[in-house]
Amino acid sequence: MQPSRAFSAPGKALLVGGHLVLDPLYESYVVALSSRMHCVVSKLPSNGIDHFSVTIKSAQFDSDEWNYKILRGSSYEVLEVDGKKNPFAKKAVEVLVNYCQPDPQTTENVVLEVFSDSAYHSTGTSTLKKNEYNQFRFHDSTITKVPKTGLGSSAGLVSVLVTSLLSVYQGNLDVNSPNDQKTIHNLAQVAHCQAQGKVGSGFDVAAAVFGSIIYQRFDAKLIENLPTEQPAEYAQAIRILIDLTDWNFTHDKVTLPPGIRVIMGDVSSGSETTKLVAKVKAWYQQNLPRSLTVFHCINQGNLKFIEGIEKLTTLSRESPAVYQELLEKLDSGHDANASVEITQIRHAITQVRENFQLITRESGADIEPSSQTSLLERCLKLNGVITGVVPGAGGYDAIALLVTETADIPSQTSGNADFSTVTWLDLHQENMGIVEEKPSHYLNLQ
Ligand SMILES: Nc1ncnc2c1ncn2[C@@H]1O[C@H](COP(=O)(O)OP(=O)(O)O)[C@@H](O)[C@H]1O
Ligand SMILES: C[C@@](O)(CCOP(=O)(O)OP(=O)(O)O)CC(=O)O
Repeated sequence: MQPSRAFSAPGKALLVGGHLVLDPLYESYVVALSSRMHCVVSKLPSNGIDHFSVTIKSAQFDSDEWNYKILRGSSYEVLEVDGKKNPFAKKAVEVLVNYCQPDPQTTENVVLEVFSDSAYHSTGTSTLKKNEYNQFRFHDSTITKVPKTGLGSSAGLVSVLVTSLLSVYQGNLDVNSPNDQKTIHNLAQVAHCQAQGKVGSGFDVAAAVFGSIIYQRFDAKLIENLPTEQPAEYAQAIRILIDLTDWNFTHDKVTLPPGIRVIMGDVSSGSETTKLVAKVKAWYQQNLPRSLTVFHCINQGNLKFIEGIEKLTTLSRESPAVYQELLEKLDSGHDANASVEITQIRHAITQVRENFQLITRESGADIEPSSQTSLLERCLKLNGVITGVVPGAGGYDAIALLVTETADIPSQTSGNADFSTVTWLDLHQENMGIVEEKPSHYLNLQ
C-alpha cells in the first residue's frame, strides 16, 4: 500500500435553532463536539483496466466492510460488489468520482478505514481497544444494529470519506484552506442529502466541516435540481454546483466563553427526527398566522441566547476578575441573577422552551415532552449549570447543558434516582471542524 493520510470530523449539538433552521430565514447555533469520526486512506496500485475499486472498512462494527467497483459510462457508476448496503458510504463515493472524474485505467484503488469515537453509539457489550493516541469501542454487531446517541455519525462519516477521497483524486488537499473546506462542505452536503433521500437543513454536515458555527441554511433547490436521472448531464452539473455556484449560506465560527462548556446526557429512548419534523410542519401550516408568531418568538429567544453568549465572551475579555467571580458564583449554586448576561441567556432559553412546549402540546410532536421538561428543571438546580435544552429536533434522544468547566455533573447526580434515566456522555464541545490526523495514530489498537 502507498503512503496514507488521515482525517477526522466532529459530531454536533444544535443548541438553538431546531426546526426553524430548516427555513433559510433563521439562524441557528451549533456546537461541534469532541466526539469525532476518523478515516485513514491508503492507495493500492491501479489495475490498468476499465474500472477501479473503493473499499470502506469499519472494523469496530463486527468487521463491517463495503466494496465498490467504479465504472465510467456517461456518468460514473458505483456498484456494490457483494450487495452490502451503506447508503452514506456509497453516495460519498458516487458524488466524489463524478466530481473528480478520475481515469479508471490509471486511477489507484483506494482503501478507507473508518474509526468512530465511542460517544456516537451506546456502549452495550463493546470492548475498548486503544493505542497511545486513540481509543475506540469494538462492537459485535454490524453498524445498523448498534444503537446511536444522535451526534451526527452519518454527517461525520460522509465528511471524512469525501475529504479522504478528495485527497487521493485531487492531491494537494489542505483542510485548513477555506477553498478546500468549501469544496468538502458542498460535496458532503450533496452526498449526505442524497443518501438520506431528503434535504435537511445541513447543519450537521456544516458543523462536521467548519466546527462550531452560527449556521443559516442553503436553498434546498440547489441539491433537489441536480439531474440525478440524466447520467450524461450529472457529472457536469455536480462540477458547476460544487465549484461555480454561490450556496449563499452562513457558517460563522463561534466559540463558547472561556470556562464554559457543553455536556450532553443520553436519555436513550430515542426519537425519529423525520416524524417530529413532519408533525411540526403540519402544525405550522394548520395554524398560520399564529404559528408564524410562535416561530418569531422562538427566533427572538434564539437570537437573545446567541447575543448573551457573545456578551459573556466580551465580559471575560474586558473584566476577567468579575468574570472569574461570576463562574465561582455559578459553581456555588448561589447564582440567582448572577449577572445580566446569565439572566439574558436563561430568559432566552425559557422563551424558546415555553414555545416548543406549546408546539408539543398542540402538534403531537414530542419536541419537549413533560419528562424532558422535568429532567431539565432538575438539572437547572445543579451547581454550575447555566441553562439546558433538548437539542436538535427535540424528543427523547438527549439533553444538552451549558455548564461551567469546573462543574462535576456526573458526581452531583450519581446514585440520585432523579437522574437515573440519563447517561452523561464522555464529551465536550470542541470548536474544530475537519482536521488532518497522523495515520500512524490508528495503528496497533489493542
Ligand atoms: N462508523 C461508521 N462506519 C460506517 N458507517 C457508519 C458509521 N457511523 C455511521 N455510519 C452510517 O451512518 C448511518 C447512521 O446515520 P443516521 O441514521 O443519519 O444517524 P446519525 O444521526 O448518527 O447521523 C449508519 O447506518 C451507517 O450507514
Ligand atoms: C429538526 C432539525 O432542525 C434539527 C434536527 O437535529 P437533530 O440533532 O435532532 O438531528 P438528527 O441527528 O438528524 O436526528 C432538522 C434539520 O435541521 O435538518
